[in-house]
Amino acid sequence: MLTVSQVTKVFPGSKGIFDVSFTVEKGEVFGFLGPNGAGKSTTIRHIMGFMKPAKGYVQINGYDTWKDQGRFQKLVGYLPGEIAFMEGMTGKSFLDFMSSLRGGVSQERRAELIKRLQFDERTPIRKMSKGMKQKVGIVAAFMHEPEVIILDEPTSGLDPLMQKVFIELVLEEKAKGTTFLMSSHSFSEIERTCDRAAIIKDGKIIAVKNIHELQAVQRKLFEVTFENRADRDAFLGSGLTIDSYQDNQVRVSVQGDYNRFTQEASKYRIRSIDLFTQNLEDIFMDYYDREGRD
Ligand SMILES: Nc1ncnc2c1ncn2[C@@H]1O[C@H](COP(=O)(O)OP(=O)(O)OP(=O)(O)O)[C@@H](O)[C@H]1O
Repeated sequence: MLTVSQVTKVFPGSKGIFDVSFTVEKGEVFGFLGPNGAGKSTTIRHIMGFMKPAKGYVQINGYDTWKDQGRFQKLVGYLPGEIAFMEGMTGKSFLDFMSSLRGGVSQERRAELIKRLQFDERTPIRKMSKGMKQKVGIVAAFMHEPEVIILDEPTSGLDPLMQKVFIELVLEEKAKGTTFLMSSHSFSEIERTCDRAAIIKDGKIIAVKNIHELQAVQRKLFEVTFENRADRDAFLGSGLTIDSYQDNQVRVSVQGDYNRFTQEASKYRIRSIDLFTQNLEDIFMDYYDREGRD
């Protein structure tokens, strides 16, 4: 459905994207992860045909997105990282404008999306908060029921309740066979929706992974507080990977094998357990290390 092949764009200062290649199958939700400045938006602009690649190409449903501009737009819904709204528009006039570009959309679908995302489309866009503008952009990307939806950091600015509504929308569309590509800084957002994810750093794809494989390498840090020092000492000798300890508290690093941790922990009297999840940056670094070793 979507093929990105060796796309390269070099900006001054040796920044840019280099030989970016991946494919997204029909009905797949594909995550595009990377830190600030990694090249996510640049790749997405090439996918949308807004930038001419110095090398390589992008195809959506067989159309070359640079050469066949205009011919694939109806197939695609797009949420840019930052939406440029025209002066003086309300949410309604923007969505009317976007509907006309799409050749008309179902008014019921549009109204349903606005209701679920909970905003007043009559509000002038210049008076809207970042989150409200983001909601208008999401409606514009979804309302014409496109086959492919491309979203550049879709949940930035959305509160947790609206993030949940957004994830539900994605999963519903996925069930209907819609193909998604979405960029994010947030591993947790990607893991709730995506089948596979590419990780980009310094303009290069460093890994394309099944999301379950990423979850398996994601380390969890369990902070266990024991009732007494003797239990703590016995637990320290259990052979688990101890990150640190202090007083009656031990931090254990667990990667994948939760059974072993729970079996060991169940032998002692525990006052409390807190959980810290390894952040995305650390997972990236793990990948670097692993790829280096392989
Ligand atoms: N038009 C441009 N001219 C020059 N440099 C650019 C241009 N667009 C992007 N860059 C540079 O290319 C690199 C990749 O930028 P890009 O916006 O694609 O990153 P990103 O992964 O989307 O980051 P963020 O998460 O911060 O949005 C950055 O170093 C950026 O400064």
